Amino acid sequence: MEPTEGAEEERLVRCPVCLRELPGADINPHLDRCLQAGGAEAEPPSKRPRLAAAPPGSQAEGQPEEARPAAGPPVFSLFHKGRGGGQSPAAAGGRSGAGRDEAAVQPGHGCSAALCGESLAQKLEGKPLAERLRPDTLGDYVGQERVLGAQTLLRSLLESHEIPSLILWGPPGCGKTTLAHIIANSSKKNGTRFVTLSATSAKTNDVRDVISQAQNEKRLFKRKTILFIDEIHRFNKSQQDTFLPHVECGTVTLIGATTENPSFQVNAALLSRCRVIVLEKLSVEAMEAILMRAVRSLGLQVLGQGNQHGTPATGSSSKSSEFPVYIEEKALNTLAYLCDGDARTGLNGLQLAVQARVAAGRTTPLSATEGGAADGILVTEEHIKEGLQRSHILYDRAGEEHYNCISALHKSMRGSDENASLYWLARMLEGGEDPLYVARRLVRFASEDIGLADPLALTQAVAAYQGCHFIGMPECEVILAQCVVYFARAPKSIEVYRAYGNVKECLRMHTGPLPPVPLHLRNAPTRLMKNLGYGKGYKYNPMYKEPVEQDYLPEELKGTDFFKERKS
Ligand SMILES: Nc1ncnc2c1ncn2[C@@H]1O[C@H](COP(=O)(O)OP(=O)(O)OP(=O)(O)O)[C@@H](O)[C@H]1O
Repeated sequence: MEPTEGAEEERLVRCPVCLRELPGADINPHLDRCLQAGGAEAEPPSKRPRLAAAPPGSQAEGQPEEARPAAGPPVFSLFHKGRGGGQSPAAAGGRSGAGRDEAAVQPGHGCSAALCGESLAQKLEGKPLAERLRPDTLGDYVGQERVLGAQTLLRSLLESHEIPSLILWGPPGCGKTTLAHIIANSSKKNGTRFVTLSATSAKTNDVRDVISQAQNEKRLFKRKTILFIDEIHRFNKSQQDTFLPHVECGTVTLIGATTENPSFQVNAALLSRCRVIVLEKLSVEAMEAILMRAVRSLGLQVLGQGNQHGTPATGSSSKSSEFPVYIEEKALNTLAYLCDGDARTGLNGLQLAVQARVAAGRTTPLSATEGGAADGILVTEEHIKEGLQRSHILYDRAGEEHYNCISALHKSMRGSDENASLYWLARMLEGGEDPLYVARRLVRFASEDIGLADPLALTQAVAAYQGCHFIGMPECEVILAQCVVYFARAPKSIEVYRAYGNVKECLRMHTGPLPPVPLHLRNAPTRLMKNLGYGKGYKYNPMYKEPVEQDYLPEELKGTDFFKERKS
């Protein structure tokens, strides 16, 4: 018997995209919505927004109800714009590819802040500036010419929407997530889905869900899926293995971002199926261009060296701002230099400095504020430096400050000063230091300074390293803090470290051929070796009840005590 129309509508049907079961009557509209949502509608994860409080939802990991599988994995998509329903740059009359220095700025999500006529205070609140200014198109993507310049293979692949599986490797804030965001925007044009997983929070099941959706999309709608995995090095081997065959057979195109050397952190098999793109830290010039774009979007006016206060060098003032806000050109140059190629640090530093000056201008009569004048607010180089220091980001990860701080941490632990140890640790981590670098130094400290006074210290350090590797910043900071305090409080012994140094010294000072291994200590696996006297006279200690008299050092070093020797 034919089912009645009503019965057909009541029957539960499984959505091939999100795998939810719905009444037959609802499936078609649901499927449309599900496909439009591309599995989700959130934005790329905002990274370490240490300066401005991230607004609710900026760390968007949810999915719209429609597209969420029952388990609710932390999956989100770059396929759709932010929740504000902002226009794409193209729709808003966006820039040409060459227009990196144009005055009209389109923040990454929605219309240009300047064009929207927001006040400066509004522009500074909420989402961190770095997130608002995340470029949507290659035209706004600054620097990285070596891999993305005209004529490069990657550029032509991206322009022809031929996206290969990629691993984007580069230091923090150099534009890995941004490049993925741009690829997401461009792949939207040819109907490709773009799904993001964060390796810090996604589980193996989440990967499986994404793969199963991708298989359905491919089978039913011939639709491709690009899977972006941020911080891919945090996925363990079995998680990486989960998507390996699917990358291989083309169910998903993988884009992984990592700050760690992929040769060590990404499965060799997976790596061999991906193109590794090495992004460099942004040059000072590139940083200046990014900062200038931010200055324009905020409607600040730049004061050149020779300018009088009140004569803008570039930029257009924010129409609805209460006071014109000026920034010294020198301040921008200094910021571009100090942020060490990390655009997020630079943009957040600018945001904080301007925010602080505007707040001071609101509460204090302008003529009385330092750097303020009757006709506006001035942001100077000093304010920028203050801003960087206040947010603990004045820290040159590659330069002297990096070595100074790690040395201060090492010495504080050695001196058993737990407060100083914690302080130097926090200075580094808040400055953006790689937690694994600190963890590696702790492993070294465990043996060099604590040694056999507390052999558990080494276990603690290795566990801390692994813990940091598993969960990353910011959650891993407390792991390092625990380890650092343990080490500061631990008894210290350099006995082994010193003795080993003495042995190395002895080897270095030796002249002539090194003494042979005594025959009785040699292994004798063959008859010939036995005949040559190998192993002859060796006393196997477990066979003796009493202490065994036997020499283990070469003849000429007989009686040497490296533990008593002192290095000169
Ligand atoms: N090449 C670039 N051109 C323009 N803006 C950039 C560029 N790189 C980074 N930015 C800006 O810096 C912000 C942070 O960059 P992004 O999130 O891409 O860094 P990342 O390399 O993924 O860093 P991390 O490893 O810390 O996640 C972006 O939101 C964007 O505003």
